[in-house]
Amino acid sequence: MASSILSSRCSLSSPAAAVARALAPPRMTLACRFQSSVPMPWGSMAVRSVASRNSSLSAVAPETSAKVIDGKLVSGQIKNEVAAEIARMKDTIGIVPGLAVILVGSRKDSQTYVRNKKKACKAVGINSYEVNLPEDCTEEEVLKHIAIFNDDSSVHGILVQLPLPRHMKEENILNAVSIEKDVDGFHPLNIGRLAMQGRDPLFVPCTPKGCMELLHRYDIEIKGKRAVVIGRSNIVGMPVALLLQKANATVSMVHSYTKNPEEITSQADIIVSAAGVANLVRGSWIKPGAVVIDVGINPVDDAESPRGYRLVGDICYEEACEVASAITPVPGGVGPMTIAMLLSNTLESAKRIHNFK
Ligand SMILES: Nc1nc(=O)c2c([nH]1)NC[C@@H]1CN(c3ccc(C(=O)N[C@@H](CCC(=O)O)C(=O)O)cc3)C=[N+]21
Repeated sequence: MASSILSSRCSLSSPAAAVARALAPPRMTLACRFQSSVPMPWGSMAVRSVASRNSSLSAVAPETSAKVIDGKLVSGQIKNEVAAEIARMKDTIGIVPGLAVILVGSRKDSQTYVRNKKKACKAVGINSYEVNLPEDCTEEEVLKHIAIFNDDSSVHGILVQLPLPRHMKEENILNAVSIEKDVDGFHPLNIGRLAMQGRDPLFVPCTPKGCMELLHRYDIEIKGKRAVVIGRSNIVGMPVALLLQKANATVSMVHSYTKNPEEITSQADIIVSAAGVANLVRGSWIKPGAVVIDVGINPVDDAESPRGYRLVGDICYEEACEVASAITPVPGGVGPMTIAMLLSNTLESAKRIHNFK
């Protein structure tokens, strides 16, 4: 009975989940249900998120449940730290950091992200500037606004919300942002430095930095561990792999052409998934005791939710909870960290520009 609840929770999502299901071996659900004696470094602190649903099983196999890595909580702590530094800078040198956001077009999700970023800026004392351009505006128009912000000394960070309309060349736009103000860390010079030994970028991209910050703040060792990154995008997969490697993990990347991704993923001590496929990673893909960071934010239809949809990650959360030692939820995991890192990068930029220690 309980196992049907479990598997149906992870199947509810999208056509993509059906693909993931097809990839997963049929015994998977049962196998992960009866996973026993998973090492639990956090012992009794572990949040027993599946305990109530599965209590009837405890006589059969010892209960295991991953610790929830609370991105919402950690992002709140970081915001407090950033706010305190901003207040100190303002009191000492009279400078208030400024973040400029350029939004092109009217995608609902992008508008929501930009609204949330503005709200977060306000909460920590960053001045925010926003430019909204129509979907059909020219690349030159966007470049003009970037140039204005590059020259504006009250702006310490510039973010061009992605994705851009298809008629624009993302590369041209990202190249135009001054690397000193590239708080997204998407300028090729910043990415290039991230990829090189002994060089440091001025900014590390926010989502990858947020993943690393969660690992650090939860005392998860990275050095010498096997890490698997699922997805190889410029904004998450690739930079997070570089950061893990910089932190001395042995990193593999799994992508759409990888043969038998489950076999590779199930060897990892740390899994970071940024594939954008709901419930792609099933319990059987996860080594017992692994740490799982879920970067996916996939909307799936849900008539019971006020918005008509809800967000799920790339990881089949209920299954993963029974195998992993720690896991980030969606929502409330990496998402809030992305915004916290953007605020932190903007503060860092203002400090660097004004040589404030
Ligand atoms: N130039 C640029 N920089 C970005 O950093 C950037 C971007 N473009 N384009 C889109 C992606 C996506 N992204 C997110 C930020 C916050 C949440 C977030 O806070 N999510 C909440 C849930 C939000 C909700 O419920 O709608 C959570 O996971 O708990 C998610 C995703 C930044 N991005």
